[in-house]
Amino acid sequence: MASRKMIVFPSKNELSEAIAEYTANLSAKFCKEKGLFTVVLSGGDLIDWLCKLLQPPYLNSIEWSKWHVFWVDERVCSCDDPNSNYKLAMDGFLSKVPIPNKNIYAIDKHYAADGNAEHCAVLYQECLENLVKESIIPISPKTHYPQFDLQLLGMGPDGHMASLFPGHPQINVTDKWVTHITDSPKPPPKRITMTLPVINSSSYNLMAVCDKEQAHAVAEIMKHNKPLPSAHLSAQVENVWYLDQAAASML
Ligand SMILES: O=C(O)[C@H](O)[C@@H](O)[C@H](O)[C@H](O)COP(=O)(O)O
Repeated sequence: MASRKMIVFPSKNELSEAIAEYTANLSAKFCKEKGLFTVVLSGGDLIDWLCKLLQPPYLNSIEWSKWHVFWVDERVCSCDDPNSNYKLAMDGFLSKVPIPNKNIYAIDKHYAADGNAEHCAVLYQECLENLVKESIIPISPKTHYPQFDLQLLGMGPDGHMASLFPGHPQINVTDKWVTHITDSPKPPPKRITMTLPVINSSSYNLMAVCDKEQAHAVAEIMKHNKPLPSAHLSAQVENVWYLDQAAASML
């Protein structure tokens, strides 16, 4: 398991540029090595920060047709609801790059619109299982869970990542790849989320944290080893945290 690396950027703009460069480099590496790149998105501010990829030199150099896009967590609502992480990513980023639609793996739209979180989680896991059979996603020989190439994560002020919240049982789930929550402390309450062993089986995990609201949780994790959900983040190759100055202000 990779130990945690941390880089503090002077501003969100520089952090955003660094995320774009990191993502583009890994895209080039994995497209060359495997002919495809599996990238897992979260919700929140991340999509804004990814927008540098819509500009030169990335826009025309990335092999978008080889991308396969997933969500580490998703809110269980209609896909055109402003709460939807899929909608957020589609509107702000994915609709602007030529990734084939079939390579964008959203949660089941019908069950999501019905608010059936449990079934959405089951179906998302089935989707991942099918992609394992099709050799799009490998199983990690070390952990025996699916191994994505890169996950781009964010952390909430309470230290949550994905939809793994402090004091909620989802953080301990190991017998599933995808689980659900119906009482999320961050609205909306119904969500699905990849489980911790899947998150930590990823080759590269990039946690991006900005703003002073997150500074306390950053300090609890980095200085006091408090076991908040995000403190459990690891990766097979690299576990890197990108912070802006505000998020790092209590370190
Ligand atoms: O669906 C969600 O709510 C997200 O996936 C969530 O896990 C998010 O990544 C963090 O809460 C950080 O959000 P911000 O980047 O907006 O602070």
